[in-house]
Amino acid sequence: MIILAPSLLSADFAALGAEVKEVQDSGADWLHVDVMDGRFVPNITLGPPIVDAVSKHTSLPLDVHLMIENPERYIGDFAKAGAAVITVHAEACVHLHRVIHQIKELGLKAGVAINPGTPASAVREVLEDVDLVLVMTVNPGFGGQAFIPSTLRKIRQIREWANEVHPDLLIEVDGGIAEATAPLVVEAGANVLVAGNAVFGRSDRAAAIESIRSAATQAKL
Ligand SMILES: O=C(CO)[C@@H](O)[C@H](O)COP(=O)(O)O
Ligand SMILES: [Fe+2]
Repeated sequence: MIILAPSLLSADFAALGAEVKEVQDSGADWLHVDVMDGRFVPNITLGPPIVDAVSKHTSLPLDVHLMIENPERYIGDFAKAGAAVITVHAEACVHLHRVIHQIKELGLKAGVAINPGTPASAVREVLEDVDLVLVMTVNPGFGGQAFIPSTLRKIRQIREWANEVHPDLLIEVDGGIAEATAPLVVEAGANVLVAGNAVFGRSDRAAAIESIRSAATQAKL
């Protein structure tokens, strides 16, 4: 099964409630929320109060992608704000294993993300601990960037390892996912697809979601 998670980064922040409702009604499975601190990545977005506000407008799981340094400081706040999944970057955690278990102890799904320049081996030792690995398919910080094809190799490698130690591991991809790239990442082993520009950049969100989903699903057949 493919999980489709529109990224709110490309939504109209001044009309977030309506944007959330529209993608929910259009068939989204999760909502992806990008948190940036202006240090780990060169952009600043939003914090727990916005996640809390969004959670009151949706029944969809909130998939919180923390692009922040020392994420352990804020995990409790994002959990309280209504996150269902919290993903931290391997590059941002000195004690990655501890942070993952901090998330799981709060009853949430725990994810670990890696940048395009980080090898798959950075997540190898925590594959049994996490619920999800997020392979960044662009350099994090901004929406609307072009998909980096070399990341496909990494998705394949992680799926191969997961088949041995954690067969139901979710592999999420984020950045430049659209109708053309969805089949490539699904063939490589991804099953959670984040899409910002490809959903919010089109006026017909239902058609956008449907075209990504059908491209992704056909790849599986
Ligand atoms: O985490 C990020 C960017 O750092 C993403 O979640 C983007 O929001 C994806 O946007 P598109 O590439 O799909 O437009
Ligand atoms: Fe993201």
